[in-house]
Amino acid sequence: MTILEVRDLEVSYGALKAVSGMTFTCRGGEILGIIGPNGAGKSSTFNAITGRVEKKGTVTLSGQSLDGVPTCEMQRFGLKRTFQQNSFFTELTVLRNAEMALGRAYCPSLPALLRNPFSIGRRARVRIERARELLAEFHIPPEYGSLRPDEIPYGTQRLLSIAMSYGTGAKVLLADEPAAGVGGEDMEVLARILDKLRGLGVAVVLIEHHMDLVMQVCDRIAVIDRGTQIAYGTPDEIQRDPKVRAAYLGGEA
Ligand SMILES: Nc1ncnc2c1ncn2[C@@H]1O[C@H](COP(=O)(O)OP(=O)(O)OP(=O)(O)O)[C@@H](O)[C@H]1O
Repeated sequence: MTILEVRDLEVSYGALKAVSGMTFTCRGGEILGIIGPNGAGKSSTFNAITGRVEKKGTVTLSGQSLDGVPTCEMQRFGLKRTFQQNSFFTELTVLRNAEMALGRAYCPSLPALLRNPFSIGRRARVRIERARELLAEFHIPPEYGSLRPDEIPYGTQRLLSIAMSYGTGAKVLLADEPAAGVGGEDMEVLARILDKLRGLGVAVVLIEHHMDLVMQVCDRIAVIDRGTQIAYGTPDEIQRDPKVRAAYLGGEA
């Protein structure tokens, strides 16, 4: 079932048209790749979907328009996003960061607290347990839980970044270059995590420059060049498309 639908998306910065005519869908349990050369308009597409920049065109989530929904409210609709730069609570441990990612899900409401003040300790224990599970689900070793994010390897920081965005779950996850700076074994772990999210029915939209990862995990791919969508299809179709080859390698389409 289609969860995210983007139609005729357009983004301008003054006179510069950064994105024009982007149209794609992403179903639950599907990974859609968005690829294109530097400056092609990929992040602007994410920024437009999440309302961080003004746009023309329509974005719907499970058939419901996201027009007018403030960026900070998108999470409530199940739309989550990771960024190119890691963004953590740098003074908190990895485990506390994971707890923060759970938001209010395991915090007692005021009336519940007044009814039973002793429940606060139990709920805190449940929250810590869930935070530990979240780290484990994203292959973050338990021994990193007591360290600060900048004390763990960079590849694991990228996994933590996805775990924190995912938090209590997502309908749509927009992943902006999760593999940037990641290599070796961490890349395989990342591929497994993306696969797992697909298995959980999440609609994953992946911006990525690592073509091996894109071709390995994506079900379909949209290619954008100088703001315009030039191809849309399966990894096989995209690799054979002369317009895509020209955009990446130069020369005639
Ligand atoms: N806030 C902004 N103000 C003005 N121009 C911008 C702004 N953000 C992006 N641009 C321009 O819009 C175009 C698309 O940029 P965008 O960051 O969306 O591309 P990208 O495909 O994500 O690039 P990269 O792969 O390098 O991250 C570029 O020409 C960029 O310089």
